[in-house]
Amino acid sequence: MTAAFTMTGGEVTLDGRPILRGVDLSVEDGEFVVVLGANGSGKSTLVRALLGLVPLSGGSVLLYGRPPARFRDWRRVGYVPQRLSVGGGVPATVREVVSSGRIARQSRFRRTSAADRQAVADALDAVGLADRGADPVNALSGGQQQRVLIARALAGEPDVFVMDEPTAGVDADSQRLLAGTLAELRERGKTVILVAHELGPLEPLITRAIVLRDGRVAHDGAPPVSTMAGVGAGAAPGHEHVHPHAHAHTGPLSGWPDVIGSRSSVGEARAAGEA
Ligand SMILES: Nc1ncnc2c1ncn2[C@@H]1O[C@H](COP(=O)(O)OP(=O)(O)OP(=O)(O)O)[C@@H](O)[C@H]1O
Repeated sequence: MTAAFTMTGGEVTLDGRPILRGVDLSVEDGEFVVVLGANGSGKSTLVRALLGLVPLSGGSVLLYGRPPARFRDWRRVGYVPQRLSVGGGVPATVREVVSSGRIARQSRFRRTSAADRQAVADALDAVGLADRGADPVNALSGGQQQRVLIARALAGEPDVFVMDEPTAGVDADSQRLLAGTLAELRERGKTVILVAHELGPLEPLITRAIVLRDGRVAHDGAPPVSTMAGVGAGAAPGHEHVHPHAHAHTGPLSGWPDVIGSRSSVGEARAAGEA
């Protein structure tokens, strides 16, 4: 089986500063991965690099076995960026932005079909914006705009979702709605990589956590201990390991120092049947 993403020795340098350093990771189809870490640790840069949106200064990245520049099947990928950037003064409506998620599925010769319209309607429904389709996106709040971006990705019906802080600024009800939608996607075998600070209702869905620290992978494996109770040990991947350069985590998530700071905690907890 081809991995959805493989990064080998990934290095990103921006303005002469190393932002990602020696990142090795592979994400298989069907995984639900959260990328954690303090502000500025490189989370957005990592997911953008996985999509070829940020060039590597070293190492390589493969998207379904191909370098992003040679990848053609973009309909398989849905990306939710951190922020909505609508070009200067273009009065795009919510429905137009969400419909743009279908573009990779449309050929030059095929007009918008009933299936396109249905996918857009379902996506708007899934994020609780069914009644806002005709509104200009820039009339929406930040959290609502975030939900528009999520709907745009959903509308494309991709195989893999890459979401950069999809819950940032999104209220509790909408987070629960999103969690329900993502749970369905997980059931259907979709792959999800999401950047988050607060997991909230998404926590039980996570099968693997990657923690960045200063652009390096400090932890890759089991999600936080509290999560493991939620998903059961069977859902946790068996390949967790703590990198030698890992230190006590000082990021925003509670419950992590034990997992990050020592090799023993996750493994022992699992061995002792606590997970
Ligand atoms: N275009 C850019 N040019 C120069 N430096 C950049 C650029 N984009 C990001 N950086 C720097 O790279 C580092 C990592 O940024 P990144 O956005 O990947 O972090 P993050 O972990 O996603 O942070 P946050 O939690 O605040 O979203 C930061 O120090 C940032 O200043």
